[in-house]
Amino acid sequence: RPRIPKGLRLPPGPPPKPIIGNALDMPKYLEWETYEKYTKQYGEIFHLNVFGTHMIFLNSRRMVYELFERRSSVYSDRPTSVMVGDLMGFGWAMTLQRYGEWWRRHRRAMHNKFNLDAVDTYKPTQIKHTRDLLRRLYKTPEEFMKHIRHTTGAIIMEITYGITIKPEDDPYIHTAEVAVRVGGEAAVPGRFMVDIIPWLKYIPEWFPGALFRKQARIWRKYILDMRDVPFQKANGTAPPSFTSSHLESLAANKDASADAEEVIKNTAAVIFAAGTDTTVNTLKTFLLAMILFPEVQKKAQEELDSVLGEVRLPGFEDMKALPYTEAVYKEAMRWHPSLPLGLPHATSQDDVVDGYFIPKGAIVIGNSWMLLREVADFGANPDSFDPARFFEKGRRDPGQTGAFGYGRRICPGRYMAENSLFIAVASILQVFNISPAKDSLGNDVLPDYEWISGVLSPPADYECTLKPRSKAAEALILSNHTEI
Ligand code: HEM
Repeated sequence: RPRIPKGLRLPPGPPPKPIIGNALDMPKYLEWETYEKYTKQYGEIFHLNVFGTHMIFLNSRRMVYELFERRSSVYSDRPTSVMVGDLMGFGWAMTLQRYGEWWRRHRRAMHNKFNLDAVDTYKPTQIKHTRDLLRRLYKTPEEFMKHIRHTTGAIIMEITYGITIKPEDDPYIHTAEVAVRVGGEAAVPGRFMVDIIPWLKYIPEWFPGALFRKQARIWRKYILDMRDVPFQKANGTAPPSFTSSHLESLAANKDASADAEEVIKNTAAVIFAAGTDTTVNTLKTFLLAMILFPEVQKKAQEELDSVLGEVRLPGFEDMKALPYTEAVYKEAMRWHPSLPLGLPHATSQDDVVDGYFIPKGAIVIGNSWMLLREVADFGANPDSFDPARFFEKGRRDPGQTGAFGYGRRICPGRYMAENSLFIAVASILQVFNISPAKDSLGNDVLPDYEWISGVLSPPADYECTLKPRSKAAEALILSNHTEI
């Protein structure tokens, strides 16, 4: 039970708060589950005071709707991060930008090329790389995660910069992956004192205890290179892309502001930063679910066979005829969302909700994991991976219930992301049987799976067996000859 320190109150305003705890009440592992326990105890909104920072948790669809959607002009800021933003140089990333005109310009650049209609342009690229994925999975199935990661990165780099990446040790990907990894690690709340005591950023690097300054300098290079190096390439001879198309419009616009190119450069780089791990993790969750719930796999394959026969691989035009297969990827997003607590929002002014005072600068978090397990919205047995739940009346779409976040900050890459998920899930299921790894005697070894804790929560690594479903499936995999 969280401790409730006596006498601790939020700053002035209408009094009481439901629960008040502090940093010691912040769980380190599977945070969303502990916050669910707090919710049972304290209700749909509660509050922790973490070294003077107010963290507000929203735990019902009513609450996230009321604050993130209806009062979105107040609840769309981001918490500031001295270490990741200022010192490490990740301030260029839209995900971290404060709510305001600068952020809005990035958001517009993104929306322009990633809205529901615009993402159709990317479908041929998604198809091409997904078919290449099938061949890679056929050749070295045990390296399935490496292949999924490569394909996801290849799609993004081609769409964004017109760049073809190498399957092994691509220098751009290496830089970008290091940048994203260290950014994620450094963003864990409480990891660096400088985020709690901001003036520490002024102490020099040689000062005893200022190791974080040196660390930030080393990491900063990766974070800036990730943004700058591929942009220079796309700016030159690479084929048409998000970047080249924006730059062309810019060249034709005589009234463009001096920093317009920077907006394009920043937005291009955030596509990899925000779009890769999220998609890879959802596919990792999907494959795990296929091992654990073989009856779901069978049902999807029956649907795929009835629509495609064994004569062709799926395309986007088949999506309508494949409702169960579509429901499989949606269920992967619901069963364990890639970001169980989304990304934190922050308030840009004081507010009062249900009589509770929420100060300006408070960090506000929606517990998406809980929302996606709500029986009224998704049906019974939330632990069970059951795509059929979406065919019952009154069921919601996970993408509009927290899996992609909330309000004005909702994931701007969601339409393209859903297309990537659909085509990967449909293509893999059509030609492969996914089963547990085998021991030396050939017996199935079910993965003893667990979820990684943190902002991003993929399943921990596991092994699986991928085998072509038939001779015809093998032929389909190999029918696609273009080497990428
Ligand atoms: C399955 C894949 C994906 C998932 C689950 C996902 C999820 C999310 C979530 C939860 C947020 C936080 C929203 C909020 O603050 O309320 C977000 C933000 C964002 N996502 Fe995605 N995302 C995915 C793929 C992508 C892709 C492919 C792109 C790029 C094409 C992308 C670009 C972004 C950006 C730029 C933001 C920051 C938005 C802002 O701060 O205004 N995401 N995403």
